[in-house]
Amino acid sequence: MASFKITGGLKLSGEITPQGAKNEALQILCAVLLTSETVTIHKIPNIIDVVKLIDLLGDLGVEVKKLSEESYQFKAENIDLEFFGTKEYTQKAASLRGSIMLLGPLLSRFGKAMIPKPGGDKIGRRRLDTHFIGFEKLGAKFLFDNKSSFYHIDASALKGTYIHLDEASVTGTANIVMAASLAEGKTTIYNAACEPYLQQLCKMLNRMGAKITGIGSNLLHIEGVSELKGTEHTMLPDMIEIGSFIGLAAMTQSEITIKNVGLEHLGIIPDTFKRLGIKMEFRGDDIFIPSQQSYEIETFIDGSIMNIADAIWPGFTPDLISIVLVVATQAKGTVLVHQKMFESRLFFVDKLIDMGAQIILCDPHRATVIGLNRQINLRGISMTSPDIRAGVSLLIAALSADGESTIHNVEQIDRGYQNIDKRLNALGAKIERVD
Ligand SMILES: CC(=O)N[C@H]1[C@@H](OP(=O)(O)OP(=O)(O)OC[C@H]2O[C@@H](n3ccc(=O)[nH]c3=O)[C@H](O)[C@@H]2O)O[C@H](CO)[C@@H](O)[C@@H]1O
Ligand SMILES: C=C(OP(=O)(O)O)C(=O)O
Repeated sequence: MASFKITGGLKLSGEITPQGAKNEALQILCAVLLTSETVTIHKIPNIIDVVKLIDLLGDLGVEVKKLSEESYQFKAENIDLEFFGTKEYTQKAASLRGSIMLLGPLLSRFGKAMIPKPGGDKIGRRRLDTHFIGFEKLGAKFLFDNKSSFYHIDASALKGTYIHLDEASVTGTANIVMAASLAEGKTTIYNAACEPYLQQLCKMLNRMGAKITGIGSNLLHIEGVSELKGTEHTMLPDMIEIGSFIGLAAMTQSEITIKNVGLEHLGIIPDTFKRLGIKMEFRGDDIFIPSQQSYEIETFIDGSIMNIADAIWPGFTPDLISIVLVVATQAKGTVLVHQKMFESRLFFVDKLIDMGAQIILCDPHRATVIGLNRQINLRGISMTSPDIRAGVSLLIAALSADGESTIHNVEQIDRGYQNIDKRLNALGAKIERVD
């Protein structure tokens, strides 16, 4: 397990460019299985989860060609379905969340697929019912083998139908859209997730020959086609990285320009950070964040305490709630942070409390943060990163703190942030990676 040794209290400055989006990459990479033709993808982030998924595609028989640092070509012409039965498949597929989206394409193109319980962040229960109920409605048979913890699905043919999802699951919607694209007839998905990465997936599928309408809404119509063609696709900038950099700049009083953010795809993210008092200027497609001695959390119009909660898109993404929480610890004012979706994502506040932050964990979903307004600095401590976003939040806290901090298990951070130590050091941070 690698660790970061962080010297706190340094102001950063300069420009930083976000990586291609992690969660978009996981969807898009699975979609290459839908065609035997070549798919070229640009802005692929070099992060652990994505590297693992590319590796897994290669093991399944996809021809993978690296064109440059961020561009790859994929050709899923000869798929080795025997690979499902190997130990290697079990081990690799179980180590990331995104592998669940191999199911939809494999089911629709080859009539069967199986997967062990997927990994990803341990942030509470992460059910998969939406995926499997959707596949069943399309005509697939589903079996969960308790002994091996494997999910099996198979179908001689998928048939389009009306599906009202019980929840707007992001990866669930992606899976069902991919399966329905090659099903016979028309599928309607209501209560579909509609975040930018799903929109990107649907647009890519349409370029491949799929017939999807309603993109960007929670009502998708998919007219099944018999085959899909190759295409070229470029990933959006990672909105969670962008939010993390906004929080980092505010916490460390740094002047940072975040380049090429894809502003039109950021939804309510910039406004949510503005409600914490963080100033920012939009310069073309860049976000400029000035160095701020202090930032004050707004109250609601009636004077009551601000509440920031996650919600399905176009609401505020749950993946930035931990960042909001850490940024609030040095703001002026009070905020109630409400993580509605995941039930174990706020426990990392213990570490922030050890660092001197004033936080009351009300229950697993809610924490009240009483900002210190820089009257007291956080102090460096030794801690372990529990999940990807808590990990980056702790990194931000450590960069703003007095003294040295150590964060263990930084592989959690590497799952989603490309070379974060090197990129922040280039802005003046002092982060040493120790193996
Ligand atoms: C690989 C990937 O893309 N991971 C993302 C994906 O995970 P993933 O697709 O696994 O997450 P889901 O959208 O399925 O659900 C996330 C959680 O929210 C709950 N839920 C979901 C929808 C809803 O209407 N109500 C509700 O309570 C679910 O029960 C679950 O606990 O979307 C999540 C929600 O944006 C993000 O945190 C993850 O980073
Ligand atoms: C929860 C996350 O990832 P995953 O779904 O891959 O665990 C995340 O990206 O914040």
